[in-house]
Amino acid sequence: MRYISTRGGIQPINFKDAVMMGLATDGGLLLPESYPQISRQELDQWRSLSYPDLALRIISPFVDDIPVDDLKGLIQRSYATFNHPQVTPVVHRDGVHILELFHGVTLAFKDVALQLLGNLFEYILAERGERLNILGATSGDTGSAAIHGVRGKKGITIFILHPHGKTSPVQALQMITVGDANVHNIAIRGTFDDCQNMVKALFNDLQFKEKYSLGAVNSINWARVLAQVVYYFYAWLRVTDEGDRPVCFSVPTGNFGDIFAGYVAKRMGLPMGRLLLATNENNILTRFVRDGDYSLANVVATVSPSMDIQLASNFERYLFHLYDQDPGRVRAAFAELRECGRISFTPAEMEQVRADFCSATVDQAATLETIGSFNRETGYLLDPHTAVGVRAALDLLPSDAARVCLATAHPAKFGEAVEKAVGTPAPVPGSIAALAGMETRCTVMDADLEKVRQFVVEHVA
Ligand SMILES: Cc1ncc(COP(=O)(O)O)c(C=O)c1O
Ligand SMILES: N[C@@H](CCOP(=O)(O)O)C(=O)O
Repeated sequence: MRYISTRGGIQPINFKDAVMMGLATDGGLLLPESYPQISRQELDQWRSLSYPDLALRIISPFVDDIPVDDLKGLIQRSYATFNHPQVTPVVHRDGVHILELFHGVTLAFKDVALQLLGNLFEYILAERGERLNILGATSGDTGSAAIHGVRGKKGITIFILHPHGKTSPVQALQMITVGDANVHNIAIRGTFDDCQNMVKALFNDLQFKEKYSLGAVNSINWARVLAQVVYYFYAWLRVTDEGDRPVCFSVPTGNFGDIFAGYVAKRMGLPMGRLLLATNENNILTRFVRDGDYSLANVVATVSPSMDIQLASNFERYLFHLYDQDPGRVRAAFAELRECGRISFTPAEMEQVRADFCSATVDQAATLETIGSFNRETGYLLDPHTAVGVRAALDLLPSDAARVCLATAHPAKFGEAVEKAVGTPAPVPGSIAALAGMETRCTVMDADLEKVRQFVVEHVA
């Protein structure tokens, strides 16, 4: 399998080079030239596979340049860190299936991909005798999962930018209490979009990227999306165990990485209905799906802070497919966005979009109400991001389908919102309780690209 850029400016490359390149050198995002097709018969044969074995089946057709035994070892090591034997179990409550993606070290779905990406980086760097300086932006969860995926790993230094004071306290502590010398946290006085724009600007400075061997942990990196494809298959196999029925996924969405992984699963042949794209008040993507209005607005702070995002990075990958893989049209769309703050779509394009997705915005009051009512009715505690997806699923998805809601974080990461919703604090897992009183390390700075660049230069190993 080879990888190409959504902007059309690179020669096809192999998987390991795609992992190391992160953002394509022409400013686009990398995608495989084609998607392997999984037949219904194969799916049925996969029912009894463990999560790591299923992951190997799904990931290996995308990877030509790592021997399969090595890939198997990397996958097994990555999922051995999870605290649930099924890695991503599915539980059934009140007419919805909750796909629990929060059993990894930092209690969010990001661990599923970032444990593997950390191990892939280590493997490739050892093979090549190289070093890597990771630069990432986070609204709260990617940062801690990435830090925990690479902390203490040889040859890797990591710089994570987060919006100062805009993550939950637990999310911040999970990042800034990590004392390893290879970890640097930068709190930016600004939004997640400011952080992501600066990270992309530094990647787009190709001389700088090459001189300092920069690598990406955000879903800019194709390996992130690929690892996330696996749990759509895993969940589908669980909810169809007792017979065939339509399956729909509801995905709380910010940077469009998780839902794009679902879109890839569908393109690979996984039978599913339209993907439900659920947003909080930062709803540019809902406006797009419902009204064809893709226009930038200001970021609003909400009780689901990890989704407080305007410019969703992976949307570009979807656009590439929507435009029949024409990189010229992707470039033109982003030129329009730069010049006019919006992208316009034809009626035929919007018809395709609405065949792929349905969408709903769930505001903060409805999010808190859903956490409260779901808890009263089922005893299950949702985190605010998951609640956005559950509310949207209950409102929009057909009740005769298996409605699978991606549970993207553990409720204890967002204790304040959960307590407000249910009246009592969420039970706190030991790993979170242990953060209290730990020493912290973080540099606060303005959203100033040159200051961030200088910090990186001064701290690269
Ligand atoms: C807990 C949580 N839920 C949902 C999302 C949205 O996922 P994505 O950015 O892949 O759309 C995020 C952030 O990525 C998150 O951290
Ligand atoms: N919500 C994310 C934002 C970054 O998304 P990514 O999937 O591109 O890494 C976060 O938690 O940081």
